[in-house]
Amino acid sequence: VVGGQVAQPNSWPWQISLQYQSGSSFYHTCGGSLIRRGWVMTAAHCVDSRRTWRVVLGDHNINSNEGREQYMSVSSVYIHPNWNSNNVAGGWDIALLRLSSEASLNNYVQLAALPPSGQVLPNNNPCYISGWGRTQTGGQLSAQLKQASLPVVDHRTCSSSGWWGSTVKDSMVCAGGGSESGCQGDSGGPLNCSVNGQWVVHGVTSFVSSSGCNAYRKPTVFTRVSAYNSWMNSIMG
Ligand SMILES: C[C@H](NC(=O)[C@H](CCCC[NH3+])NC(=O)C(F)(F)F)C(=O)Nc1ccc(C(F)(F)F)cc1
Repeated sequence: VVGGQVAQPNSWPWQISLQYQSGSSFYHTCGGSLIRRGWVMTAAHCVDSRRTWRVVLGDHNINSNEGREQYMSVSSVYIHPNWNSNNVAGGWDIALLRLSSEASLNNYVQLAALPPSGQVLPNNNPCYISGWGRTQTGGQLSAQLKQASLPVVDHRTCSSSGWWGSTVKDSMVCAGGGSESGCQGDSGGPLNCSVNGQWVVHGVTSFVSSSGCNAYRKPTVFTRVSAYNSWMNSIMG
């Protein structure tokens, strides 16, 4: 997250850290959202390599053990069948992770609320991105969970010339476009949007401009969760 601030610990209690094993250690690579006690929603581009994954729930500082974390292994990975790893602009950047055991819900670990099928938010709807991603283009990951206010940029604006043009599809949500943005390492995490006074996860962090995370008029682009309700229900039952 470029800009914004360090989040109040556990104020986004559905945010997870997706980590891969290398040697005897695990490393943060992406975010995700806990959507059922045994299921995490993330980006397909996060898991389209064959690795040993783990999911950390209830985390704030990913480099220290604060005692609220739950460490879960991943028993299976379901990548959307239409995902093409050579074409993030094609969309379909969504995946589900089956956890090997069910999360314990508490003050630090809660389920995300998902939008109803087809819901599209209006321009400037208040949303926050959260994640441990780079804090500047080409910078380092954040040790502590960060958040930044990224209001929705509607499709008409986001797909216009000078913005993303035809790179963004209707199955995506744009947000931000100013000095604050997502950045590498935030992928897969939630776009937390305020709808009727409730936080709803409307997006899965997908991509930013290859010329810089907070490039002018290149809002952070998210997979639109409300376009995938039926696919997710077909997998999770
Ligand atoms: C550096 C930048 N990385 C990203 O945007 C990666 C996703 C990369 C997926 C493809 N391997 N995502 C992020 O950095 C995220 F955290 F913001 F989500 C990038 O590659 N952006 C990008 C690439 C292609 C296209 C386009 F499809 F238009 F060609 C648009 C943006």
